[in-house]
Amino acid sequence: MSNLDEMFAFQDVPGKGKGLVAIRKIPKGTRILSEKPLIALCKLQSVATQKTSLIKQVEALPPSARQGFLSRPNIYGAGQELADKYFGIFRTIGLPCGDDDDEVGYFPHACSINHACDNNVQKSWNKKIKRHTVHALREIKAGEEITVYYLAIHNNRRARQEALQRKFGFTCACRLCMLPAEESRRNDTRLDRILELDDLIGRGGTQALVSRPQQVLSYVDEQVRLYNEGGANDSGLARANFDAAQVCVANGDLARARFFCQRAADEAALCSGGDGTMVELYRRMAIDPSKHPQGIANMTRAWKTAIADVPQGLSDQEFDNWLWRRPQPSSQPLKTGSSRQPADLRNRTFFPSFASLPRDWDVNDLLEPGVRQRHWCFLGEIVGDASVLPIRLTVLAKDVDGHEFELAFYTDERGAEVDPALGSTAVGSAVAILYAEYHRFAFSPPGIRHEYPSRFKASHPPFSRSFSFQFFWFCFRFILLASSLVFPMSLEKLLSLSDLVQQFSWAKDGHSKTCHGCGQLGQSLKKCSKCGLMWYCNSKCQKHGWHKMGHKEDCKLLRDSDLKGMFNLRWDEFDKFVEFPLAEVS
Ligand SMILES: C[S@@+](CC[C@H](N)C(=O)[O-])C[C@H]1O[C@@H](n2cnc3c(N)ncnc32)[C@H](O)[C@@H]1O
Repeated sequence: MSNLDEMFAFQDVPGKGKGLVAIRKIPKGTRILSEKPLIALCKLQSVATQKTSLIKQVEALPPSARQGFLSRPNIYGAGQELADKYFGIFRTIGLPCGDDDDEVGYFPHACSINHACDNNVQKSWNKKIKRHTVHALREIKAGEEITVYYLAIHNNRRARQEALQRKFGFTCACRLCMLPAEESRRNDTRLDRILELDDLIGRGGTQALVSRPQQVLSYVDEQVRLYNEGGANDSGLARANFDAAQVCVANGDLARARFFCQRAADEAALCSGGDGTMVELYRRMAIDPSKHPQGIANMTRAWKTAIADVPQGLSDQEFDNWLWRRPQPSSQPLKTGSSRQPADLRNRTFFPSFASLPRDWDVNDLLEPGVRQRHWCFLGEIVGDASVLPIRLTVLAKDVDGHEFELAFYTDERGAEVDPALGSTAVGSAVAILYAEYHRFAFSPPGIRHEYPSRFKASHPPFSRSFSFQFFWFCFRFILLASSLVFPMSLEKLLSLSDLVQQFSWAKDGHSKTCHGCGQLGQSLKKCSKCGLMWYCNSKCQKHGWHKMGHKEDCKLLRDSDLKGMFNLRWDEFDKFVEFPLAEVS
């Protein structure tokens, strides 16, 4: 059997029963199918009523269509009754449909498409034309099987396999499920992070769009990049772009919102066609983003732009950096001397969250010549008590996204080099771990298995033990770690200091710095002689900065030579491993 315009044939597919196979090249975006249900049942009715209706509808089918339906798989067992047999088939292959997704239908072609985790088509119920449509997500070659994704979420391999077995009774052997172990794990990491980002983006609802818009936008940016790394166009891209549009529109940035709505519409049209259910909404909003259906437009004017405020003459990369409000791209050459851009501790490439840490099983990839050579450092905060003895120091830490995990010290002294009181007295203090790796512990959830004392920097907890104990640790640490382990501040404070340094400590145009006191640009400012990071027009501005802008407290924290070392390190140039204490490059 082949369809009217000969795009595919219904034929045997080894190991899967029957399926659809392309009989010619199908370009990306092609509507492969647009099908009405031959049978439809209402999910809201009782099972008995549905079975009665099903028998009637099957018996009313023309003989060839009835035969087609009866030859379909039934993973629910044959059953004694005719109604059970029909119902088993229907439940195995039926697809959701109806105006309120309250019906299930039998579509002879759409119900013949087998599953693959790297599917090449997307199916969707089109409420407007009341048909099931199927669109090519990428170019499909002649002879290639047409495949769809059966599950709701793009999960990691183990979760997919388990769900497909439980719900559909088969073990998937698609290209993605058969990747070599290392590659498969890398792909799982990507998928896990996409799911985690979903959660982070949704956390806080509408309020988060205005209280931490930059953070939400950077989550969506990361998610879109991860989707694109996966290759074929993912249906999640439309929603992600619309999420980005909502962050912008809520903060009055109509120029960016328009582009994100356009991208969302294009992505949705690829998956569901130009008449797809969401496409119309996205297109309407691309014309006037302020007409958001939930009335969230302009909740703040913090990012206010008019719809036409779009920079001209940018390369694609520069345009994307503008669109996503990315910090200065790390690939830009750093300037020398006092004009050099300090590292931004919010940059997730060099300061990743826990979930984005390199896995300890493939971490070497990052250091292979010519691959992705760079330094990286985990920044987190101690949130829970240490379980000091008898085995090793273990603390509960959280990352920049608030994700909590165990940080276990597998150093020679099992954490004694750092401080056995770290967990109990340092709750709320920031930690920095150079080259931290994500580790799967055998008997507890994933965490960081820390091995090198000199790659760890934590808050110096106040001594709380007996004098002899204090003295012992003082000497011990003094001898072993000349690098005093001091970040006596929360992670949030550490990141806010980084923001300050980004704003005030360097000349973005190579000449003018911003006065920390009055906010004016100037070319002959004087630096704070204590921390050397804030600059002032004159002593009046300096006094203002000191007393009114919080520099009195911040200055003490900014004097930390390791912190300065972190601002100054060229994180994108890996030559050799660096250690605490970091060299303070000026
Ligand atoms: C909607 S039907 C697809 C068409 C079906 N193969 C047929 O012969 O009519 C779903 C059933 O097809 C089979 N199937 C689909 N994808 C598969 C895959 N990737 N591997 C093995 N079996 C698959 C399973 O039996 C599943 O319950």
